[in-house]
Parts: sequence; structure tokens; C-alpha cells
Amino acid sequence: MKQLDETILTNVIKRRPEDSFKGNFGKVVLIGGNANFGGAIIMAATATVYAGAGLVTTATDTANSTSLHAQLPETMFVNYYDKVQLSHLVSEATVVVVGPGLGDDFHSQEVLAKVFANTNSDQTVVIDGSAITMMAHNKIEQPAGNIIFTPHQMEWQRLSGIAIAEQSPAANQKVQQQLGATVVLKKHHTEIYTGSDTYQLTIGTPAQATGGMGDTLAGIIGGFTAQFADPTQATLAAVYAHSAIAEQLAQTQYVVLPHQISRALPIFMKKYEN
Ligand SMILES: NC(=O)C1=CN([C@@H]2O[C@H](COP(=O)(O)OP(=O)(O)OC[C@H]3O[C@@H](n4cnc5c(N)ncnc54)[C@H](O)[C@@H]3O)[C@@H](O)[C@H]2O)[C@@H](O)CC1
Ligand SMILES: Nc1ncnc2c1ncn2[C@@H]1O[C@H](COP(=O)(O)OP(=O)(O)O)[C@@H](O)[C@H]1O
Ligand SMILES: [Mg+2]
Repeated sequence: MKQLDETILTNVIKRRPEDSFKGNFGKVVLIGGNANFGGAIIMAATATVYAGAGLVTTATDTANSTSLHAQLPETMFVNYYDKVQLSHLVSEATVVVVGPGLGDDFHSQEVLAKVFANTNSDQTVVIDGSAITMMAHNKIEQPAGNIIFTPHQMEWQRLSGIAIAEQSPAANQKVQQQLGATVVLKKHHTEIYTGSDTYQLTIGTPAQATGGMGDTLAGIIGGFTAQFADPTQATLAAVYAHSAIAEQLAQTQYVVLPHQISRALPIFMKKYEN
């Protein structure tokens, strides 16, 4: 297993051309946040915006619209039950992030089906949280696109059928090959299965063990894959940056709040632009 190190950041994070505009840095659509889990999609969208995506739209329950805009005026809002708007939005996106706080009831399943019906093979599709759980429980087929799954160990157990105690690199890689997708298996020392290689993250801290930390990672992956050329390299850089920032904050903090990682991204990324 290869160990990820700081060089992934300088390899991936590019200096912006002087004559660039927002259209050069990708359109990201994030879908999730039911009436109970609005915070999850707000944290994910915050991460995407602070990672530098060009245009960010958040499709969520209308109950979250005011709090979303109060936290993050840079994002646009769409009611995720508006099927016409949701279909159009997803089909026009560069990157789709689906699942943070989506929930798994009947309404969540309808939203997920609409999203999956409208992705295409040119897009990167980050599948997280409730979207993974629903795919596993309801035997939903993978959508079109370059798929990146971001399960924690229990979500990976649900999706892969491998019990947490049996999640060895060999067993994980076998299922990754069947899926034909990148798998970011989140835990202490996260593992990334890209198909051609397997990587381990050797940084990170228990100060990250708090709700919303994975929602934030999904958003950073969305922001990085929207801007930077190679989706696999961009994903590795996002995973590294998320925990590197957390480690820095944890030098003086007992717990690191997910939104603090997002807020730290622009200054952190500037140090590595190349
Ligand atoms: N503020 C919010 O709105 C939040 C919403 N969240 C959303 O809530 C939904 C459910 O996700 P949850 O992960 O909470 O619930 P899940 O039921 O999917 O997973 C939690 C279960 O997995 C087990 N588990 C085993 N290994 C684990 C590991 N390495 N990491 C995490 N759990 C492990 C836990 O013991 C627990 O039983 C998701 O859509 C998620 O995005 C969470 O992100 C928490 C914060
Ligand atoms: N002890 C730890 N060491 C390193 N990273 C951790 C630790 N605990 C949690 N994390 C990281 O926090 C994130 C948790 O993701 P997840 O469980 O999906 O959170 P949530 O769904 O609440 O947002 C993952 O990136 C995981 O690697
Ligand atoms: Mg999660």
C-alpha cells in the first residue's frame, strides 16, 4: 500500500491563470440534507465553496434554505423535490456530490433515483453517507459517471458485504474492482482504492471524530475534482488536505470542528499552489 504524503498537494493544486473566470473551476451540485440533517449538506457545500469550486448549487429540503444562505451566501439553492429543476441541474454539472444528510426514507429514495437517472459519463459523482446506505439496502445500481464512494467502515460493510472486522486490503480491493469505482474507506488511517493503486493516509487525528467530518471531506473532494485535471489525483489531494488541516488545528484544539477545516482551506491551498 502506498503512503500519501504532502507531494500530492503540490502535484495537484494549480496556480490560477490570470485570465480565468468562475467557469474554469467547475459547476458542483450537492444533493442532501433532509429536514433533520440540513447541517450535513451545509457543511459539505461549505467545504466545496472554500475549496474553490467555480459555481456551487445545493439541492436540499426547503427547510434548510434560510440557514444555508445565512451560512454560505456563495451557494445557490434548489428545492430537491422539484424534479424538473433537479434533473436539469444534475445533467449540467461538472461534479455531483450526493448523500450527506439525505436520509433514507421514501422521499430520499425518490431524490436519489432522480439524481442517478441524470448523471452522465463525463461527470465525477461523489457518493457519500445516506446515498451509499440506500444503494446497499435497496440494491440500487451505480449511476453513470466517474464514481467515487466515500464510505465509513459501516457504510462500506453495507455496500461491500464485508464485515468491518474482515475489511482487509485484499478483500476491499476485490469489491472495488467489481464496482469499478474509486473507494475512499474512511477511518483512522483512511484507505483509498483507485483501481490501479491502493493508498493509505498516515496523518489525521481523533480530534476529527465528530459529526460532519465526513460530510466536509465529500465537499472538499467535490471542490478539488471540479477544478483539478485528474479526478483520482484530486481525490487523493482532498483526502490529504482534510486531515493535514485537522492536524494543524489539533495542535491547539481538543476537537476540530468540520467548518473550521473548510474555512482554513483557502490559506492552506495557497501554500501548495504550483
Ligand atoms: N449535522 C448533521 O446533519 C449530520 C448528519 N449526518 C448524516 O447522517 C446520515 C447518517 O450517517 P451516520 O454515519 O451518522 O449513520 P450510519 O448509521 O450510516 O453509521 C453509523 C453507524 O456506523 C457505525 N460505525 C462503525 N464504524 C464506523 C466508522 N468508522 N465511522 C462511523 N461510523 C461507524 C457506528 O457505530 C454506527 O452504528 C448521513 O447522511 C450523514 O451524512 C452525519 O454526518 C452527522 C452530522
Ligand atoms: N480517529 C480518527 N483519526 C483520523 N481520522 C478520523 C478519526 N475519526 C474520524 N476521522 C475522519 O473523520 C471522517 C468521518 O467521516 P463520517 O463518519 O462519514 O462522518 P460524518 O458522516 O459525521 O460527516 C472521516 O474522514 C474519518 O477518516
Ligand atoms: Mg458520513
